[in-house]
Amino acid sequence: MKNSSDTIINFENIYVSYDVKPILENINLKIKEKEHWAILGSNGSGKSTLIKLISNDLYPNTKYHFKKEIFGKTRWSIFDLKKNLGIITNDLHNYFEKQGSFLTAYEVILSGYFSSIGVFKHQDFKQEQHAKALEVLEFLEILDIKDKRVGHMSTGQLRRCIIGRALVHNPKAFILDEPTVGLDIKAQRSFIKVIQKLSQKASIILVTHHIEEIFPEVSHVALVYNKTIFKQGRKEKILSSKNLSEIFEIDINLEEENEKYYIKSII
Ligand SMILES: Nc1ncnc2c1ncn2[C@@H]1O[C@H](COP(=O)(O)OP(=O)(O)OP(=O)(O)O)[C@@H](O)[C@H]1O
Repeated sequence: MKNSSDTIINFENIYVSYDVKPILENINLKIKEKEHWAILGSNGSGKSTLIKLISNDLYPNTKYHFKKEIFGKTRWSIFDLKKNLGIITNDLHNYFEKQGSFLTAYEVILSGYFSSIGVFKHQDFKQEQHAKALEVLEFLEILDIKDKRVGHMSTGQLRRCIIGRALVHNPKAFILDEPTVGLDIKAQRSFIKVIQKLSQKASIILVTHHIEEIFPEVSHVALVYNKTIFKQGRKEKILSSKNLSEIFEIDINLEEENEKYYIKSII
């Protein structure tokens, strides 16, 4: 399905509530193709809710006049949306851990073609789909674990497989919700390197509360605070000690070196 828009996300004046409890208010967000974004916010600020809004798991409050376009379209079938937008959440990771522990890395990746948990006899995979699955394993540097079962994988290995499952469709963008949860420092570093590599193929929208995960290719940042997008724009403008102190409600001294940001001290 083609569209002429170069905009991935175009949200205007969106409000979201759980029952009557308002969670997001007046959300305005515009993300264009070829941009890479980090979405930062403290626990409970509404980041996951924002992702559910993007993935169509939640809908805007119709009491307000709003605009909600993804790749220039207001309506998507879930299957078509997933082909264009790889959405990687920890819910999916946990689901595979519980329901798909017997699957091999290769099968997890191949399952992306049918959006299923696992591969089944009735599913007919074409030769080029098998070839693509191998290409994806190689790209994500996990070809060596092709036959390893989910139950025996490390957290980082399974998470790469889940990215691979989305990558078979060559999506235009990836949304990664706190993708380094549960990884040790070395695994976190190597995982961010894979995301950096992925940013050559697709736009990345990285949701995190770890400032040091904002890799140099990230061009824009949105700060979620107080149920809304408190600030958004070019990374250099948004990432400041003042802004971060405000959203994390603690005095942060932010430093930048070689396009990498880190917290020098917290007062
Ligand atoms: N199913 C739900 N029903 C009611 N309230 C919810 C539900 N899910 C989330 N919330 C509330 O919505 C708010 C935003 O939650 P959300 O999970 O989007 O935050 P977050 O920024 O992703 O947090 P974290 O960094 O801890 O994952 C929180 O106050 C949370 O308690």
